[in-house]
Amino acid sequence: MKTNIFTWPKLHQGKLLLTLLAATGLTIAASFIGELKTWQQLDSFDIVGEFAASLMALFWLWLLMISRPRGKVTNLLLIGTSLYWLTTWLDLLDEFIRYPNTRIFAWLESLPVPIGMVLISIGLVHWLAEQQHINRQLAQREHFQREHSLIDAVTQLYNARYFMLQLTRELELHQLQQKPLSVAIVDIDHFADFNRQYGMLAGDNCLRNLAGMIELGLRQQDLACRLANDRFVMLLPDTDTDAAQNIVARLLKQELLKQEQLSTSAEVSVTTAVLEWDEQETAADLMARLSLHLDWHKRCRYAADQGVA
Ligand SMILES: Nc1nc2c(ncn2[C@@H]2O[C@H](COP(=O)(O)OP(=O)(O)OP(=O)(O)O)[C@@H](O)[C@H]2O)c(=O)[nH]1
Repeated sequence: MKTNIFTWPKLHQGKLLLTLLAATGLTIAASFIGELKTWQQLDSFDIVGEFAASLMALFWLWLLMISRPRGKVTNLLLIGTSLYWLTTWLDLLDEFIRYPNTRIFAWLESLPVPIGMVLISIGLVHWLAEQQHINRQLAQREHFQREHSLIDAVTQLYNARYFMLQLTRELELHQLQQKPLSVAIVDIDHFADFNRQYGMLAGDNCLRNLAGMIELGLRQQDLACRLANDRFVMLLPDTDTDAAQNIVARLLKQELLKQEQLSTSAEVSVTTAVLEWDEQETAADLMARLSLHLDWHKRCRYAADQGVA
């Protein structure tokens, strides 16, 4: 967003008016007590220098007022910068008015600067602490959002949390409409071994390939999500077990997994399970049953593999 430096500093307008009032008071006091210099006594270089310094200090004060919220840090910075600006203002007046040789004007010209600088320095230290606190909060918020995001970072599919939300919603709808609904699960076999042999990056590629394959093979109304690790789950609305089994069989016939074989010369196989929702079941019950079903399929498959070997 573009900063508009001409915004009126509503939050700090009282302090701005007070500072301008103090400058006006000092100007009136100086012109009453002091003596106006003649044209010959004016030094144009000094005037330009003092004017620029005063203008810049006033600009800093303005920037602080339009950008800072109310609070202790802001007060320190504003008081410090105001004192600094008032001194530069007296220095500028000094170019036109000769002040009487009184202590008070000598102090007014010299004392506010160090006091202002000290206040600004304390304010800046607090500002740093405030900024670190804000940065920590932002980092925590970003971490929270990443943790609670509904998208899986590796495959860009929706994650388990999103799946459960959608499943719960669909079950309510299907209960009303009395239509069948199925869920399917796909799990890569021996994926830990694959990772160990070919590395995590190849493992990530394998997950992405499988995710792409599942997404390509599904219908528009279906939803595929990464459940966890090497497990993907599908929600198939208005679909009975036979139709669901056909869909899963069709998508596993695709060539994408073979690409993985080409790049790593690895054999990638998957185990699947398909279940139709029983109307009495909650989303959690259905998922628990699906998981048990998959584990049973895996055990049978591995037992059969060992038998063959
Ligand atoms: N490359 C990669 N690996 C992951 C990721 N998430 C989990 N894993 C790995 O996936 C593996 C899952 O291990 P298991 O649950 O034992 O699965 P498995 O080795 O396929 O065993 P079975 O399912 O019994 O065949 C673990 O080694 C995890 O480190 C990921 O995002 N990328």
